[in-house]
Amino acid sequence: MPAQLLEVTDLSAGYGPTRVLEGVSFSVPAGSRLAVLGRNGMGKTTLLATIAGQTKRYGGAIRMGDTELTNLESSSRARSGLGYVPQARCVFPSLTVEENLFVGLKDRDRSAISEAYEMFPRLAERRKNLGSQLSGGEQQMLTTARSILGKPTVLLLDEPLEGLAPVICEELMAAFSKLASGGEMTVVLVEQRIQSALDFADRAIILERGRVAWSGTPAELAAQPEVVERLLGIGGLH
Ligand SMILES: Nc1ncnc2c1ncn2[C@@H]1O[C@H](COP(=O)(O)OP(=O)(O)OP(=O)(O)O)[C@@H](O)[C@H]1O
Repeated sequence: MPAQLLEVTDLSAGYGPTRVLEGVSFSVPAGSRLAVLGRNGMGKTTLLATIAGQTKRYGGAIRMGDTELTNLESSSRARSGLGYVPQARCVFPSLTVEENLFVGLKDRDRSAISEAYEMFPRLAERRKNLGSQLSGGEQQMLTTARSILGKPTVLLLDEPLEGLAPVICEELMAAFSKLASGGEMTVVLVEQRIQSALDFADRAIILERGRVAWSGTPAELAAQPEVVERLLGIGGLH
């Protein structure tokens, strides 16, 4: 399946009575990469969780290609081709790396596991290790690889670099870029490491208190240091 367009229209959502997102609209063309930026607590995780169907939606619509996701359960969204790698790394600690990967295969043949090892050779080296024996970076690779084995056409990544050493971040970002460059996947990346996210993305949106406060290309953002300072709280980009 080729990558699909992701379109979010006037989305409002939150948790129980707490509204977090208000009137969020953006679209990510098929095969492109969007960075979602913003200071802590501005609604980035809530946005991805809402697209994945895991929060309370008050209004608005979410469409992936020709599929209207808005009223689907999260499991149906996943079956429709939506991959979601949440912030918490979900590794089964008592299963080996390979067994963890089997979980991601859905109805694909076991030989497809080689795709995960190709993308993350480190996982091949650790294939017999238990999930509990992996480093943070290896856990992130495993969680991501498991999601990718399901062949998502739209992939949501929530802070994959959190807590990882710079060298592992580079390795992961290179793997994400490789994945996205094949044109088989549309990627939405939430990341606090702003420069890494902008190096990866074609476009970015910045959330402020649950609304889209800015959108544009990484080059446009780099040319607006006052926006960077006001919405991201850093002195500038390089
Ligand atoms: N389960 C929840 N129940 C109620 N409120 C929540 C819940 N999760 C998050 N919130 C609130 O929603 C708001 C947005 O949080 P969210 O995690 O989406 O922000 P974020 O931009 O991803 O932040 P960070 O960069 O710190 O991860 C915050 O005010 C947070 O306190």
